[in-house]
Amino acid sequence: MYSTAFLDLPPMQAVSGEVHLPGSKSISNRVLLLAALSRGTTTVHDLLASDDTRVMLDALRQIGCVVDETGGSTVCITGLGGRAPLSPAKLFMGNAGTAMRPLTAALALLGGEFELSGVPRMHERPIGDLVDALRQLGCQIDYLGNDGYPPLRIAHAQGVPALALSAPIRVRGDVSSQFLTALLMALPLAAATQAVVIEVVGELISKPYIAITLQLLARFGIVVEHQNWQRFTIPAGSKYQSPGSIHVEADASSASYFIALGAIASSATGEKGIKIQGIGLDSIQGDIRFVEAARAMGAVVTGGANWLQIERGAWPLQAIDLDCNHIPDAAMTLAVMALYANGTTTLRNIASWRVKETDRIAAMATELRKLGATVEEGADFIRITPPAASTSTAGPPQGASAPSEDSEPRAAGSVGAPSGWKPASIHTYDDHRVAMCFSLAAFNPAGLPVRIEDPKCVAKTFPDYFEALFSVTQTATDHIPVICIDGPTASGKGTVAAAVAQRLGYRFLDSGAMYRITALAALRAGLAIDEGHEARIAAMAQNLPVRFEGGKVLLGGDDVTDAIRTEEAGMNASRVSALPSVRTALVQLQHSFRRLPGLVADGRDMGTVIFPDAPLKVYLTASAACRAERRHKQLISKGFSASIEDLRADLEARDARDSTRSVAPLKPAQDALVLDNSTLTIDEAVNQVLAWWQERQPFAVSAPG
Ligand SMILES: O=C(O)C1=C[C@@H](OP(=O)(O)O)[C@@H](O)[C@H](O)C1
Ligand SMILES: C=C(OP(=O)(O)O)C(=O)O
Repeated sequence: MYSTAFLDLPPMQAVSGEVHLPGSKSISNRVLLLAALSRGTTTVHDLLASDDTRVMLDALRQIGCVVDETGGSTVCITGLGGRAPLSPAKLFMGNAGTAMRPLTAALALLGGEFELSGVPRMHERPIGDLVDALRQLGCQIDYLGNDGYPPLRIAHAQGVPALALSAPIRVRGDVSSQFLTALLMALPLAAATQAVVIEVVGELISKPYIAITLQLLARFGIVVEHQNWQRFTIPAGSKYQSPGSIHVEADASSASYFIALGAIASSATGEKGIKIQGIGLDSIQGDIRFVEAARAMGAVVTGGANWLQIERGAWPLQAIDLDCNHIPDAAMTLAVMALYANGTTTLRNIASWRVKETDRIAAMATELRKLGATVEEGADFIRITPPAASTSTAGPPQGASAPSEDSEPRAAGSVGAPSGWKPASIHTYDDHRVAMCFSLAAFNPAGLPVRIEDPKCVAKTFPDYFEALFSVTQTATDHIPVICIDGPTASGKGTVAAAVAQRLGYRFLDSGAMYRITALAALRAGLAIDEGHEARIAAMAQNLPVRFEGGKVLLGGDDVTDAIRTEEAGMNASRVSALPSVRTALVQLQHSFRRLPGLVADGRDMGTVIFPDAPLKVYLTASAACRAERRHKQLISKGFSASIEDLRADLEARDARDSTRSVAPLKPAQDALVLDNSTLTIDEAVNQVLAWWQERQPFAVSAPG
C-alpha cells in the first residue's frame, strides 16, 4: 500500500496481463456476520483484507467470537450459535457501512450493551431509518451525538426487550439499502417461532445489494421470500446454519477500475487487453452489471465462470445516459470513463452518492472539473462533458511534461483534443473510490501526470490497488520519472535518496550497493577483484538477483545489508566499479529499476551516465571534514572503532580515485542542482530535494479539503 501524502501517476498508455482482485467487501462482511451468528466454525476462503473487514473482524472478536486469521486469506470464525455476546463493548466501525448497519441490528437483537462509533464521516452517514425500524420493534437505542447518526448506544444490558413482531416491520429504503440488509440479516434471530415480515417504505435503492443479502442468507440456511422487493418474509423456524466453508468472489466494484482500464488503454503489443481473475459474468454481485455499461461505452468484455477479459473496442468511448441506481459504487468509474467519451455522459438516480464516504456527486464534479471537464450536477445526477480543445485556455504550466512534437505517441487515443486536459492534483476526500477511479485519468491524451492525494484511502476496500494497477499498465520509459542523487562517499545521498523515494512512493535504487553486492558476490565466488577476472565478474553482475526492500538489501534469498556496509566492502566496491565491463553489465540491471510509478536512484553516475534524461538531478555533497565526522559517528554507533583522521584520509583518497577514473568519473551532471548539506539535517536535505521536484511538477497545490 502507498502511505505517502500523494502519489503521482505518470502518463500511462497500455495495458496487458492479468490481475487477481481482492475479495468482495459486501460478501466478506455479510459472511463474517452470518458466520458469527451461526453455530460452529465457518471457514471463509479469499476473505477481503481491508479496513472495512478489519473493523468487522475486530468487533466479532470483541463480542466473543473466535476468529482465527492464521491462514492468510482463509479465516475461520466460530460463531456465537445462541450464546450471548460479550458485553458491554465499545465497537469501532471505521467508515464501514456494511459493518455499522448490520452489526447495529444484530447486536440489538442479541442483547447486551454496546456503543458503536466510527470515523468522523461515519458520524455524518445516516442510520436513522434503521434505528427507527428497530425502535418500532421495541429496541432501546440512543444516539450519542446527533439524532439519526452514529455514534449510538444499544441499551439492552437487561436482555432483549419483548419484540413487537406481529405487525410488519417498516423500514425506509430510499436512503440506503443497508438498513434493509441489516434487518434481513438480524431478524432471523427473532424468527424461531414466528415468521417476521419487513415492509419497505418508499422506493428501494441499490436493489442488487439486497439480492446479495438474500443469496448469502440462503447459504446460511435462511430462505427469505419477497414480493417485488417491497415485502420480505423471514420464515418461522429460521436458524442460521453454517455452510462449513464458503468462498468469497473477487469484488465487482474493484473490478470496475480494471474493466474501465481495458476499455481505455490500448493493448500492449501482441496482447489482448487485460484479464481479471476471481470474478466472472455469473457473479452474485450487482456491480457485475457495470460490464453492461462499459460495453455500452465501447469495451469488449468476455468472461467465464471466474474471469473477465477486457479489450478496447469503440474509441473514443461512446457517451451514455444511464440510470445507475443499481450500480451506485461502480458508477463512479463511469464518471471518469466519461472523460474519454465522444460527447456528454449523464449518470442518473445516484442521490445516495451524497451520503457515502463523502458527498460523491460534489467530489466527482469538483475533481473532474480540475481535469478540464465541464460538469453539471444535480441532487441526484451528474453530467460530464470531456475536456475539449475549445475549452482549453492554457496548456500545462511551465515545467509540465507536455508532449513534445517529436515524442512518441503519448495518448491513450485521440480523444477530443489533448489541450483541453489540465494537470490536476486530485483530492480524494478519504474516499477509496475517488482515489481509484481518478487513477484512470492518467491515460489522458495530453500525456499529463495525475496526482492522487492521500492514496492510502484505498485501504477501505483495496489496499494494494495501485500496486495492482502498476502491474498491468505500461508506459514509455521516458514517462517514468527518475530523480538522481549523486555525490561523493558519506555525503548522505543514500539516506536522502531512500527518504525521498519513501516520501514519493517511488522505487529506490542504491547503485552504490550494486557495486558492493557485485564485489561481495565475486569474492564469495572466489573471484579476486582485478582485471584478470573482469569478464567473469561482469557475466555474474548481469544477472545479479538484487532487491532493495524496506531498507534491506537482498541478494537472492540472502540479507546482505550489513555485509556490504563495512569499510572493506566499500573499498572493494570502488575497485569493482573501476572495471569497465562490470559497469556495462550493471547498466541494464540499473535501467530495469525504472518502473512505475517512478525511481529515486542514488550513486555516483546516475545523472551523468545511467539516467541522463532524468528530470531532476541532484549532486549532494558535504565538506570532507563533515563527511568524515558523519562516517565516524555511524561506525561508532555500530560498535566499530575508527579515527576521524584516518576516515578523512580514506575518503579523500576515494574521492580522488572516483573522480579521476576513466569511465564515468564522479562529477555533477551539467544540469544537476548542487546541494551542500554540511549544515543541513537529513530532513532539511530531503525537503530541499522534494521542493525542487515539486517545482518541476505541473500540479497546482490544492487547498486542503
Ligand atoms: O450492502 C452493501 O454491501 C452495500 C450497499 C450499497 O450502499 P447503499 O445501499 O447505501 O447504496 C453500496 O454503496 C455499498 O458500498 C455496499
Ligand atoms: C459506499 C461504500 O461503502 P459502505 O459499505 O461503507 O457503505 C463504498 O464502498 O463505496
